[in-house]
Amino acid sequence: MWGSRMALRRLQKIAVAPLSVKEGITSKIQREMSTLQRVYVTRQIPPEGLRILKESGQVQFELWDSDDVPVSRAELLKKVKGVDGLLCVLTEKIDAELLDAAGPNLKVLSTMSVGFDHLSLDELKKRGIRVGYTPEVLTDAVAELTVALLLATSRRLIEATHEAKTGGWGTWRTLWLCGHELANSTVGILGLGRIGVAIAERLAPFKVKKFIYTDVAPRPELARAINAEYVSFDELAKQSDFLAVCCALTPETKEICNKELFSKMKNTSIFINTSRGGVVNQEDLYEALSTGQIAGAGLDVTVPEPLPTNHPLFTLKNCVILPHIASASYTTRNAMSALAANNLLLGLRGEPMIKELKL
Ligand SMILES: O=C(O)[C@H](O)CO
Repeated sequence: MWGSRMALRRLQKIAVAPLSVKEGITSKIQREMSTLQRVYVTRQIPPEGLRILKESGQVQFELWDSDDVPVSRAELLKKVKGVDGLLCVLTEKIDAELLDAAGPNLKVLSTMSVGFDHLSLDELKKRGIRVGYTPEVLTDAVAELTVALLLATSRRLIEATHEAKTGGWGTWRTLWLCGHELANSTVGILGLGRIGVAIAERLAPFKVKKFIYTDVAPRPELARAINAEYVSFDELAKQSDFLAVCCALTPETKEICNKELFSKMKNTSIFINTSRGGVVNQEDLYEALSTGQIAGAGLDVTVPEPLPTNHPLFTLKNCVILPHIASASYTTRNAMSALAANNLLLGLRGEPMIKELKL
C-alpha cells in the first residue's frame, strides 16, 4: 500500500463532504502527493520505524507487508522502479541489477542492519547513492546474546536440557556434562569494535584473566577500555580459550576462520561467531569440531541462512546453532527500524544522516 497517514485522514474527510468541496480537496491532495518522495520498504519493519515514515509527511511509501516471507527478487526488481529511496534489511542483495532496475531517481538506501555485506558499495558509490545503516543501537543486544551463546556452548546447556528431558539424567556423575569455565581464561576477540568491547565488558566480571585481540591494526583507544592486548592472528588462535569473532565480512575476512586457524587453537577452546557466517569455512569447522581439534562452537550466523536442517553441523553435540538472533530484542529492533527510517528521511532531504556509511 502506498501511504501517508495525513493524506489518508484527508481522504476520509472528503468522503462526507459536498461534491464541489470534494473536487477542490482531491486536487489539492493530488498536488501534495505528487511532491512526496517515493520510497519502497522491503519488509514489515518494527512499528517505530513505520510510524516515523507515516508521520513524516515527506514520503509516500510502499511496503512488502510481511516479516515471514522476504520479498521475491522479481517483485523487488519491479517495485523499486522509479523510487527515490529504498529501506531494506540484510536479506536483500543490493547490486548493479537492482540499482539499474530502480533507475536514476534513487538517491538514498537505508539498511536496517549494522552489517553491509549485502550491499555492493562500489555500485552505490558509482551512482552517487547515499547509504544509511544502524550501528551502535544494537551493540548491547548483540553483546548480551554473544555472552549467552558462549555460556550455552561452553557449559553445554543445550545438551544438558536435552539429556534432562529425554531420560539421560541418571545419578549425579562426577564428569558428566563438564564444560569449560571463564574464570582464569584468556578471551580472544577477532575484530575489535564497539561490539567486541561490549562483549569483553560483560565477560570481565566472570573473572577472565586476559583479553587479547587482533585486527588490521592495533586499536588502542578501544583496547584500553577493556585492558586488551593486541596480538597477531596466530597468537590469537594459540592463546584464546574462548575466541569471539566480531569482524565484518569483507573480501579480506571471507573464510578467515579456516583449518589453519582451527589447527592452532587448543583442543579445549570454544569458538563463537555472531558476526557473519561467511567469515568461517564451515567444512573446516565441522572437521575441527568432529575430530576434537577444538572443544565447541556457538554460531548465530551461518552460510546459508537458514542453514538446512540436514547440514552436518546440526549433527554435532558440541555445536550450538542459533538462527541469527543476536540483535533480536524488542527494544533494539525498534531502535534499528527508527534509525533506518530517520536515516532515510534525512538522506532524502539532503541532510547528514544519523549513521551514514562513508563510500
Ligand atoms: O547486521 C546486523 O544488523 C545484524 O546481523 C542483524 O541485526
